[in-house]
Amino acid sequence: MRRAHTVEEIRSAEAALMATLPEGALMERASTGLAHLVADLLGACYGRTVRLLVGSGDNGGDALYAGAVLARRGCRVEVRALSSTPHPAGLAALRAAGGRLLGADEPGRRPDLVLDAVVGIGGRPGLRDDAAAALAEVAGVPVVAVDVPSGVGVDTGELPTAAQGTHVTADLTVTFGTHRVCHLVDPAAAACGPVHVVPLGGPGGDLVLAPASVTALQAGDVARLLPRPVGESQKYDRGVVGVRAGSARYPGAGLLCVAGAASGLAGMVRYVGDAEVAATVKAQHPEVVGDGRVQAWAVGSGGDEDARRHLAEARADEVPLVVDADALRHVTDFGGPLASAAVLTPHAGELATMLDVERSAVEAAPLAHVRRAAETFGAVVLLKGRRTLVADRDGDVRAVGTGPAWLATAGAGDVLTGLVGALLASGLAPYDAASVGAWLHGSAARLASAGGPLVAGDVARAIPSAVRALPA
Ligand SMILES: NC(=O)C1=CN([C@@H]2O[C@H](COP(=O)(O)OP(=O)(O)OC[C@H]3O[C@@H](n4cnc5c(N)ncnc54)[C@H](OP(=O)(O)O)[C@@H]3O)[C@@H](O)[C@H]2O)[C@@H](O)CC1
Ligand SMILES: [K+]
Repeated sequence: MRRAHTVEEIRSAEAALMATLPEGALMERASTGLAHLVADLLGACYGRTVRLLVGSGDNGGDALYAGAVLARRGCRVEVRALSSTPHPAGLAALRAAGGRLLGADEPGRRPDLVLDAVVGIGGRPGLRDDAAAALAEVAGVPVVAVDVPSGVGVDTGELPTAAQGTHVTADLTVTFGTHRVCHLVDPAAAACGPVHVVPLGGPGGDLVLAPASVTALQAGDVARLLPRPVGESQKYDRGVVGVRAGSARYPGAGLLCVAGAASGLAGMVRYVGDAEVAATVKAQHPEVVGDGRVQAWAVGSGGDEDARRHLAEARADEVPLVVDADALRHVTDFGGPLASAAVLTPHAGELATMLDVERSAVEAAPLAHVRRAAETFGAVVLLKGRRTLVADRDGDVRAVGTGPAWLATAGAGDVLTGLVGALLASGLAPYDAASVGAWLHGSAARLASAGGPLVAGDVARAIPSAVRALPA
């Protein structure tokens, strides 16, 4: 599991570890790890120029000490200081190693790499004008963000507003000890590039962190959570998933929801809905049967005007539900909770309607909105996006970024709904079913895409391969 902690949690864990170590030991570990990664990126240090953008805090200190290591290895290291008092000990170390501070009007040499150390976890959103200008000077040069891209909301995963200013967009982010929320949550995560964590633990102790409320499943977690049949399993033990989706107007959505449900992760699939859709389901999926007892329902994809009735009928069975598309408009129609266990799967526009806010507000602050929705509707909410977020009712959130950009294709969400329904039927709790489903859906899409375009049916067909590719 990848874990992301808040600034407060990180500061408290760092303070506890720092109390057991000699002064400066943590910054030394952080900056040495940073310097080694930068040296690897540069390939060779001799003849290379690195520009440090350095603010007033310890984030700047990390870059100055790392700059000293790089200068000793032969790099030309130049500093654009954005404070009159950059970390004094770090600056002294850099100078002693041969690095130098640029004068205010001195352009410096065009660098091969920029280290963004304007602000780290002590930063407020947005860059001040001097920092924005220092960044503009080196436009086009690869940027390594120290800890976080300066200017992003570290705990919110949000970008600064226009009034707050701009932010750094990094090619790589090097952080320390644990992930920050902005590393896992869009839109800020998109500004981080790949994130590398330098361990802070070592002789003298480890960083002891609180349980994280924002996490990201890894392949090993999915393998551990996924229910697998054992020798004596019967099809009914493995769970029966029912699909109430599709309509005369949107037959394809019903078919794709069935395709996701019929990927083999539950023991049986039932379809209930429009007669013509049912006939096509029968032709395409001869293993799918009609109405009867189920352990979970997948409802709403392409349901059109039938969605409310489908949701009412599914709800009456008092089994876990996954609710999508047209049925999302009706989740509060019945008074009281929707089901003992429910997963709602909106995209940003649908979530905006459910919460009565603008779509742009959801896109700017997906973490805040998905948490609010989970609390408001008393359900697990899966907000689809480039990086899908799954929120539990208690505020825990799992981010899922396994899908390729090609996954933004019609019908992919219908497949996901069926897949989550199958996982609910197989016995997973809603938070696990939604996040494991989103992870497998993204992984299946990556396999199906192999770098090229794909359609939703390809994703459903690749789900078994995604399961086979999990570690044993
Ligand atoms: N502690 C440890 O053990 C370890 C810490 N480590 C490192 O320390 C970093 C945290 O350092 P930090 O606490 O000094 O805060 P940091 O982010 O450098 O700057 C805060 C200062 O910047 C300013 N400022 C704020 N917003 C601004 C803005 N938008 N634009 C411009 N300026 C702005 C503000 O000052 P002000 O302008 O208000 O006077 C504020 O005081 C952390 O990210 C990691 O890299 C690692 O070495 C591992 C061990
Ligand atoms: K930074």
